[in-house]
Amino acid sequence: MTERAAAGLWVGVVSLFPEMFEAIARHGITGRAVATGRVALEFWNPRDHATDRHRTVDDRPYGGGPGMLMKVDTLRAAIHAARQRAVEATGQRPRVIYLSPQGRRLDQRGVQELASGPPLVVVAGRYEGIDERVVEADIDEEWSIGDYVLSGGELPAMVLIDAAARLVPGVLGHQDSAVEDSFNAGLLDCPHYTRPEEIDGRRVPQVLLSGNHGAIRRWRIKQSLGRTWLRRPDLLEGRALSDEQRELLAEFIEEYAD
Ligand SMILES: COc1ccccc1CNc1ccc(C(N)=O)cn1
Repeated sequence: MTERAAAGLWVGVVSLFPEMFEAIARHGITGRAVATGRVALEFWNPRDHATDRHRTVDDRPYGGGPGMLMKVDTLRAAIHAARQRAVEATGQRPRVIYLSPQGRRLDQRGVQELASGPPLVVVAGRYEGIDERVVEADIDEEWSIGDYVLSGGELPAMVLIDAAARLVPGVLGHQDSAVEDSFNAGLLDCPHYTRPEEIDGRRVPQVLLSGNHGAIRRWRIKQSLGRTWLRRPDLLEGRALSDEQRELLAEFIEEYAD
């Protein structure tokens, strides 16, 4: 029985390939979030706003050069329709997001900002992108999932929506204590183990089999801190650690040096 919930996150998607979004809308945790209404996804395809016989959605770049851009009138019609629906569905004006390599780098803090704000309209570019005047007139924020170029903004949009959906209350069944999470947030995750107890002679760390939940908790925090220190020391820069965290990290470093 999937209970109906008020959408914790409303996302309008502007894309030429809406069927790509089945990857998040029909599967797993995000699929269930959509099925239960915790996350609402609606789609607008610029091609549906084409008025010519060939249903054109691309246009040639002024100044020449390789490739095409998204046609302005069909793209803007789709964005405006999505924006209007966002207000109707949520009573709030949406934040219009454009995914591009020129955008602000997305990290967990940015995901938290986007997930906790107004409804989103996410614009997935194709071809070589969109007219800069559309960015100025219709886009509120430009975001990038990393320094690489993809064939379209759909995969970046799905990355953003997936990460934001996980932060909607009720989406992750195993909502741990918020306090614990906030302390460990921003650190790398500890190692995880499941059956069997031995794989190719490699055993599960004994503490995890001990049933001593205090020791297990401390071991996991120590491993998270230690891994972060080893692999991403930048994440520890300028970060205040609790007394317990400082002790555990010192222990890890001590053992690592041995
Ligand atoms: C040539 O493609 C474009 C050119 C300009 C804008 C959008 C696109 C669509 N492609 C994208 C989109 C986002 C990202 C990212 N790093 O977030 C990577 N590629």
